[in-house]
Amino acid sequence: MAVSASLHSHGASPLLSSSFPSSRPKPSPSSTTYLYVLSKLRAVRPLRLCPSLRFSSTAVKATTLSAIDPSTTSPPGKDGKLLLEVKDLTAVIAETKQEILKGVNLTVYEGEVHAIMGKNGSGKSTFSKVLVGHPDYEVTGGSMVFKGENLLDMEPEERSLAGLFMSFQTPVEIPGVSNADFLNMAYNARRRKLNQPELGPLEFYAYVCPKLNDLKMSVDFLNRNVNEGFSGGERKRNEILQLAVIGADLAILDEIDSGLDIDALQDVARAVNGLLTAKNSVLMITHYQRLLEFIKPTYIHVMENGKIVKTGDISIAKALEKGGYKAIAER
Ligand SMILES: Nc1ncnc2c1ncn2[C@@H]1O[C@H](COP(=O)(O)OP(=O)(O)OP(=O)(O)O)[C@@H](O)[C@H]1O
Repeated sequence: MAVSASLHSHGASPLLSSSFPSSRPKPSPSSTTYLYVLSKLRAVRPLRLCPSLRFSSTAVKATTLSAIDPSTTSPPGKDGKLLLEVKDLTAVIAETKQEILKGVNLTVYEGEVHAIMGKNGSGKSTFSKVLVGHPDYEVTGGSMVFKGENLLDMEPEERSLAGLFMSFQTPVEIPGVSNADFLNMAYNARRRKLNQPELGPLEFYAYVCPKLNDLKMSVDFLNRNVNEGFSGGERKRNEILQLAVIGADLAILDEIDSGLDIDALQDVARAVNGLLTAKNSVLMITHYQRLLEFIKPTYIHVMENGKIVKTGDISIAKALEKGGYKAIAER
């Protein structure tokens, strides 16, 4: 699709552009290509009624990404292939050169769910942002290999097209771009990467509607601009909708439980669990055991001062809930 190709060539990843609020260079609004892209995007007229399109969803299913379509894959399993290997990773804030990550080691295999916990300011979000290539940080040492490829050699959009997805703690708005168009564009970018035919707006609606229903989101969310005027909880659901639509081999979820009421937490957790297969993995950051009751982790890691200092099972979260980080230090 010419629209996303143009946007892509200007460095705005359709998969990540909603996520980098600050310093990542975006196309200037005065750039003719950007204006062209926006005009194309606005020309795609949104449809309003999901249910009337359900009849065609079977036909579309055959063209969805088999690698990430939960209906074609099995539940999480053990002994999967190596997905992510991080060794002695150090990183600084690009502007100030202050070191935040001080030697992170983490290995994730297919089919695993990893949770990272840790005190405020210990470096959890920084670690996840460094993984996806956020421009606020510079890697100063160590390595990050994802599916056999060196992440340091890849631009943020290449990382996302390779199957790395990140849901940010505070998802940003994209004024003037509807959720439907954004999702359609991002999904088609991934399909192109996998040499699969793109979906037109009608087919895409049939594909996305069941996912909206799973997340108990109204179809109106498709017609609204990305995150514009969304409540905190709606933004979180919207992030998971993006994940459900685009799919990922490794989904990094930064505090998806924050700001969610208990029903919303269950809806989001159910949706994430529904996406888990033996071939993909989740790395989630959370402060609370309650999320881990819904999305069962294979491992829990504790981060302290820019390093993972402890790894274990759910008992770590239970000990934390009971006695705080002091209890963990004493174990
Ligand atoms: N872009 C930045 N500019 C300045 N300081 C930063 C930046 N990014 C991270 N930091 C600092 O790095 C430290 C680690 O921040 P980070 O957000 O990674 O912590 P965290 O473990 O995710 O915390 P929380 O649990 O509160 O979300 C903090 O002291 C934070 O202020």
